[in-house]
Amino acid sequence: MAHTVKGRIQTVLGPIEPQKLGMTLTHEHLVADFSIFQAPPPKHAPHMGTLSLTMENLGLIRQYPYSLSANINLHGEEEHMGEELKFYKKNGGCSIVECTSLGLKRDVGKLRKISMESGVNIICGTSYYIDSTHPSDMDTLTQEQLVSTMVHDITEGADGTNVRCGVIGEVGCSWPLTDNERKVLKASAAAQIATGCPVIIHPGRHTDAPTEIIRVLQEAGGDVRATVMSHLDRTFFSAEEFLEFAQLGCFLEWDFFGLEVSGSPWQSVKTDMPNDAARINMILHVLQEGHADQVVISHDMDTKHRLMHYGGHGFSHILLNVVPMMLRKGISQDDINKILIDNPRKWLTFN
Ligand SMILES: CC(=O)NCCS(=O)(=O)O
Repeated sequence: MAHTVKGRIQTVLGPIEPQKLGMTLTHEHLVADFSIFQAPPPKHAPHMGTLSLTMENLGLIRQYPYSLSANINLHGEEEHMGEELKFYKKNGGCSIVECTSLGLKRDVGKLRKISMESGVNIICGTSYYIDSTHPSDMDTLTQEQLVSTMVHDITEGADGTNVRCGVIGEVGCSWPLTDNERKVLKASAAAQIATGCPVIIHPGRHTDAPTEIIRVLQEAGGDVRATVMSHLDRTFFSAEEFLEFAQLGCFLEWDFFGLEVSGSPWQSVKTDMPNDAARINMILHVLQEGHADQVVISHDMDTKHRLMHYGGHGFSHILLNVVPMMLRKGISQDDINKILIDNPRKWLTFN
């Protein structure tokens, strides 16, 4: 069947005109299981793995969010997610890109229900997350079979439903890139060519990872200008790295807003993590160097403790707290509109 979404944006409730997208968070999770990030407890709290998400435990959980298994599985939080999205819409939010790809227990049926009940547009993702979450037969799956799965998710529907995916991603990459992740990247580029669907990448945790990934996508015929590179707040640490990468032409994403911790909570070797002020300072520099058309931002919500119900910053944090800080730091409203509205719209519109 000819794919009829060209020039439009594909949400879980069907295609919409780009002008209807509005303010958009480009990298979030609503229904996903991140048990693969389970981390050992700190020596001073050996039994924290069985704690409850209560106020007296919140300080410990904020420091070690992946040491509490109940915190890293979002399944079962649909009611609280619905409340979050209604609040997000009340504050001017319109759309969310839900980047849960294969390997993270995606459930597009639940996403459709949350979208219907909240009135927020949700765009869901296909392709595969990092190697450690790949299906057991990934070694034997051909690139053509992977393309077929992705194209089916986009043109017919995912998980046996008629809910169609509107992004390819997040496409998971480790460092170094594994052979199967390279195969998935090439298949993602082929699926993008076949459908005109935008792509979003999760790069490995190394400053050289984003450029290598863009090269693999380009060599496979991928459209770099319809591609978002996620997690740059934990991947690049100097203005020079951001500006050199921006020359490649893809979208640059700072997507850990609201995560105000000193060290990366995911890495055994702790790399420093910027706070929101540092993220904005770097974005301001990138804007001043002429890349306002390439910046997108988000929270990458992946644990319960960041939800308002559990004392977290919630999905409205960027709209309520980050935007005023951006304005105070000298970012214009026009550039904020580009970051939250124009750039997501351009990225998500099928070619
Ligand atoms: C949910 C997710 O992908 N978090 C990113 C953690 S990492 O350090 O970028 O792998």
